Amino acid sequence: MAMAMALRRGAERAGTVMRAGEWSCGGGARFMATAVRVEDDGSPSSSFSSGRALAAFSAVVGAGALYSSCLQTIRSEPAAAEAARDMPQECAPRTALNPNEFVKFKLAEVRDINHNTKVYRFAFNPQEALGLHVASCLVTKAEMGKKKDGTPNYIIRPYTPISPPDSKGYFDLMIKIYPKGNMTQHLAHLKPGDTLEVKGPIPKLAYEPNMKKQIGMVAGGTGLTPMLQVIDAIVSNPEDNTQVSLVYANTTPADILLKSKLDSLAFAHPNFKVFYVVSKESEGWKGGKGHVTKDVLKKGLPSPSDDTLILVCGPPGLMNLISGDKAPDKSQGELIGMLKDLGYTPQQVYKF
Ligand SMILES: Cc1cc2nc3c(=O)[nH]c(=O)nc-3n(C[C@H](O)[C@H](O)[C@H](O)COP(=O)(O)OP(=O)(O)OC[C@H]3O[C@@H](n4cnc5c(N)ncnc54)[C@H](O)[C@@H]3O)c2cc1C
Repeated sequence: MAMAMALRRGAERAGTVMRAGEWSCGGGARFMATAVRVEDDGSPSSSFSSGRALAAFSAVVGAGALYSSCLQTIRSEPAAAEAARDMPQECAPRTALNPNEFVKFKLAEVRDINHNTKVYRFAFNPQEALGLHVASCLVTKAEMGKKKDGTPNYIIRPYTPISPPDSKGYFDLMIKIYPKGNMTQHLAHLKPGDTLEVKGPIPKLAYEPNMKKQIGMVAGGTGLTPMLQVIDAIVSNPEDNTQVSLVYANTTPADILLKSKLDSLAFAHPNFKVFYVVSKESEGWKGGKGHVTKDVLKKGLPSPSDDTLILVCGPPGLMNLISGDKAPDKSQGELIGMLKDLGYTPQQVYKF
């Protein structure tokens, strides 16, 4: 239903020239790439021409085809169902996730998103719901060698699903692989059919439709994942009138994750805007350049107000600059940095 509305809106706009926001839909030529092929081809275009290119392309192939090819990260539910059929009964609880104990999920599929990031699709009984509320993450566990006393040494890391919270039979994690990362190297070597122990959900922001008139977001790299949960919840609900704007910071255009999905959402939903900033631009890049500054935030975020909430997620360097990181006990910690300087109050900022 929500998808149908988005498709209709996309189709309605397909024959028109898109309104060009200052950075909205900050354009790369990868605009037309599917979400699973987001490598930079070195010839990005302006936001304005990206909008026109999409309109023209939509007119040719039909907005539905375009939307579905851009929006979906992985669309092979049969693969998930097939993997789920092989799962032992103890891996298929009534809701797939269990907040109290780790459950083994079978890896159904892995797709490359860019040069260092993959989407991992895990399967569960297609009759079951995942049991996730927006916005939540889950924790993963893997054995990493043995302790001196011979007992297993476990590593535990949180990740944020990017699949719809009500998707039956599968969930997707988008994960950046670090060459020396303990968990991510473990994940990098997983093959379809292998299992991963997962516990959750771990509730973060309890999102309610229309809880705020405006939601601003500042994300760096894989800090996009919790933002996607909230963005998807808003744009898939026709009753939700929240205005959302995302300032998305990355090192290079090639590092931007799911750009074609973000651009498609911004195209189809006037209440969602995305502003890209890269610290190392490639030739022809027409989006934001340099680091996130107060000027960038002033342009990309709603002004401080009781009707406004700003969500922040990213690597510690970004968090420190924008809002201050969370406290060691994982509470919100003190609000410092640019958001404080710009007049936002602690109640108007949420750190994932
Ligand atoms: C609530 C929450 C949700 C998260 N959701 C996601 C998600 O959806 N997708 C995702 O990819 N990650 C997510 N993360 C980060 C994730 O939990 C891990 O920290 C990350 O995958 C690295 O784990 P690792 O064991 O591979 O690296 P570690 O073994 O912890 O680190 C080893 C080395 O890897 C490198 N490294 C690790 N993390 C970083 C970093 N952030 N920046 C630069 N270098 C680093 C460093 O060289 C480091 O010394 C989330 C974190 C939190 C707190």
